[in-house]
Amino acid sequence: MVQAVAPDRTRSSASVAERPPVLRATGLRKRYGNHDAVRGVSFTVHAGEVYGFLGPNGSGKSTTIAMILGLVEPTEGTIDLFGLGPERRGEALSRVGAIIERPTFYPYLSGFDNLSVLAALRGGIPSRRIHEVLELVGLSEAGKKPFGKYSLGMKQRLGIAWTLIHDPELIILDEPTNGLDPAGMMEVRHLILRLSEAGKTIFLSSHLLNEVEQVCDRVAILRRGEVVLEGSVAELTARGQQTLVRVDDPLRATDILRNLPVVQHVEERDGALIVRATDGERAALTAALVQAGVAVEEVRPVGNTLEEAFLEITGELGSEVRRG
Ligand SMILES: Nc1ncnc2c1ncn2[C@@H]1O[C@H](COP(=O)(O)OP(=O)(O)OP(=O)(O)O)[C@@H](O)[C@H]1O
Repeated sequence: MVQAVAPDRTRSSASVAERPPVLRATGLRKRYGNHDAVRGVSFTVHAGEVYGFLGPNGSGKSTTIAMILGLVEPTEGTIDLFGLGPERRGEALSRVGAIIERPTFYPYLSGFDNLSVLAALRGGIPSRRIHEVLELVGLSEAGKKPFGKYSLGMKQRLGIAWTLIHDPELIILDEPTNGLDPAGMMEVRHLILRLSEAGKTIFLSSHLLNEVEQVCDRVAILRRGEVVLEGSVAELTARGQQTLVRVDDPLRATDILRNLPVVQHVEERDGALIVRATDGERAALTAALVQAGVAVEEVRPVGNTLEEAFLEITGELGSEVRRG
C-alpha cells in the first residue's frame, strides 16, 4: 500500500526558476504531411519540479514527448536535456526514465520476477536494485504476488518501478493514470509526489486538470499543438479566483458588498452571489455581511484561471466535435 503523502504544492515559481534547467524545449515543431501536430512549443523544466503538460486528446502531448525522447525527429526546434548538447544526446537520455505506453508484463510471474526478466535482458542490474525500486513504488510485499492479481494501480506502479531501475534524474510519464480506476489514479498521484520528494524531476502529461492541479508545481496547457498558458499551479489557480457567497438576503448583501472598496464585481448566479474581490479579502467580505446582520450560509472560492482556460479549450473542442 502506498503511504498517503500530503501534497505540498507551495513552492514558488521564483525558487524553481533559480534551479538548473533539466529539460528545455525551444520552438518545437512537428509536421506530418500538411498537418502540424506540434506548432512551436517552448518550455523549461527545472530540477526537482513536477511539470504538468496538460491538453485534450490530440493536442500534441505524445508527439512532444516522443521528440524529447528522440523517438521522433522534430521538424524544427531543439531539445536540451541537462544542458548537454545534441552530440551528447545518448548520455543525456541515460539520465531519463520514461513510461509512454502501458508496459506489458507476464501475468503469471510475480512483480519481482517480471522485473528480473527485464533486468536480465538489460544486464548489469543487481537484484538488490529490483528490491529498491519495488520499495520505492510501494510494492515490496506485493512484489511476490503474480502480476495478474495486481490492481490497475499496482500494475501501473510496477511499470513506473521499471522506469526507475537506472535511477534517472528526470522521469517522463505520458498519461500515467489513463485507464485507471479512481483508487489506481490516487496511488499513482501519491507515487508521483513521493518521487518528487525524493528529489526527482517529473514531466507528466495528462488530459485531466484535476490530476495536474494536485501534483504539479507548474503547468503548460496545450491546445492544437501550441502552449496557450504556462505558469505555476499556485499562481494560475489563485489568479482570477472568485468567491461564492450564499446568504439569506442576496439583495441586501449585494448592496453591502458593492460598497466595499475591496470588491470589484458582484453578480447573482443561481441564488448565490459571485464576488470578484482583491486577493485574500474573503474574510473581509464575511465580516462586513455578518456585521450588517446578514446571515451567511456559505463562502467558498470558485473558478480559477487554470480551470477557466482548460474548460474553454475543452469546451471549444467539444463544440467542434458536435459540429463535425
Ligand atoms: N505519426 C503520425 N502521423 C500523422 N499524424 C500524427 C502522428 N502522430 C500524431 N499525429 C497527429 O498529431 C496530433 C497530435 O497527436 P498526439 O498523439 O501528440 O496528441 P496527444 O495530445 O498526445 O493526444 P492523445 O492523448 O490522444 O495521444 C493529432 O492530430 C494526431 O492525429
